[in-house]
Amino acid sequence: YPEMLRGFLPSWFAPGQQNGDADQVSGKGEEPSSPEIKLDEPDGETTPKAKPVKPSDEVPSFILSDDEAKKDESSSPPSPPVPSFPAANSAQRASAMPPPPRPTAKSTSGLMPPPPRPTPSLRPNPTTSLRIPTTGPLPNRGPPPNSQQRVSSSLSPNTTIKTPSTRGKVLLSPGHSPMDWAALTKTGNLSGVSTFQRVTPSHLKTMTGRKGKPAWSSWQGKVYNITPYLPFHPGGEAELMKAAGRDGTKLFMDVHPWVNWENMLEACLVGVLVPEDYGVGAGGESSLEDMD
Ligand code: HEM
Repeated sequence: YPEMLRGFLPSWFAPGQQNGDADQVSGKGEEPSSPEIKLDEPDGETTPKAKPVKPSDEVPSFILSDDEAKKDESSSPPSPPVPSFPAANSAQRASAMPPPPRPTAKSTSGLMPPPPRPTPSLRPNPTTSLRIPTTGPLPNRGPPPNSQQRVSSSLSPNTTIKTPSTRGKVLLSPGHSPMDWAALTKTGNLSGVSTFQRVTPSHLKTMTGRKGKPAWSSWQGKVYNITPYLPFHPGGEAELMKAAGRDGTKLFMDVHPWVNWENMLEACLVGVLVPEDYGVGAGGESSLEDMD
């Protein structure tokens, strides 16, 4: 302090003790108001950095806390009295010992409690993923006995039960699977006629599957007897009956153009579709053999 200020300071005030700690810790004397530097070297160097003797003696102060001790070591120049790393009272050195109770108490009191353990009810139920549920309706069982569907249902046991399939498939009665149909078609002629027929549109219209007549349907100029296939049709008899007595090409193609009609109903081929006036002079509708 300048001389003029010294008079204002109390008599017990020693200039070297006021900022002594700060200067000693930094060791660089960056504080411009350090009284020690100015008093000790009034005419000397302008840079007080060349006074490391006293600070270096007092740097290894072991009364500092852990963090302060580390900071102190890193900032001070290497000197023999610097304690070895880690400090004797540092947490790293103490890590070899059993953990002190203080951090444990802190962690339990300051942090959120751990999430509750998952209860058995929260576990994914294997029956809901891939397995067929052991309860509830199975595809072949229909609705449960006390279900509203069963109560309100007026279907008789012999009626085809429609499933809520988005594709409109129905449950086929036993013995009417696609495999059963394939086996049946190999047994022989399912057309219901002994010879190939020339079928006029008016004749086709009468073959509706009602009033004791078989159901015929035409596909790309050929006429098929679809009656034997009705219980085998995955889309249901009612759907297939829409094509009875008429050309079923459009209906068929709208639903499943990938299905091979010709292959599946080959054994049901009745004949070919002919114009209405075909063979009028020869006596109208007749079998192909009659035309020869
Ligand atoms: C007469 C020749 C027909 C044959 C051979 C036939 C055959 C089939 C076959 C094999 C399936 C199962 C398809 C699959 O699993 O992918 C099926 C399903 C179905 N068929 Fe037909 N069908 C015929 C005519 C029709 C007609 C005329 C209709 C409609 C008027 C129709 C409506 C359906 C429906 C709604 C399904 C269930 C949905 C679907 O499988 O895409 N079928 N049919």
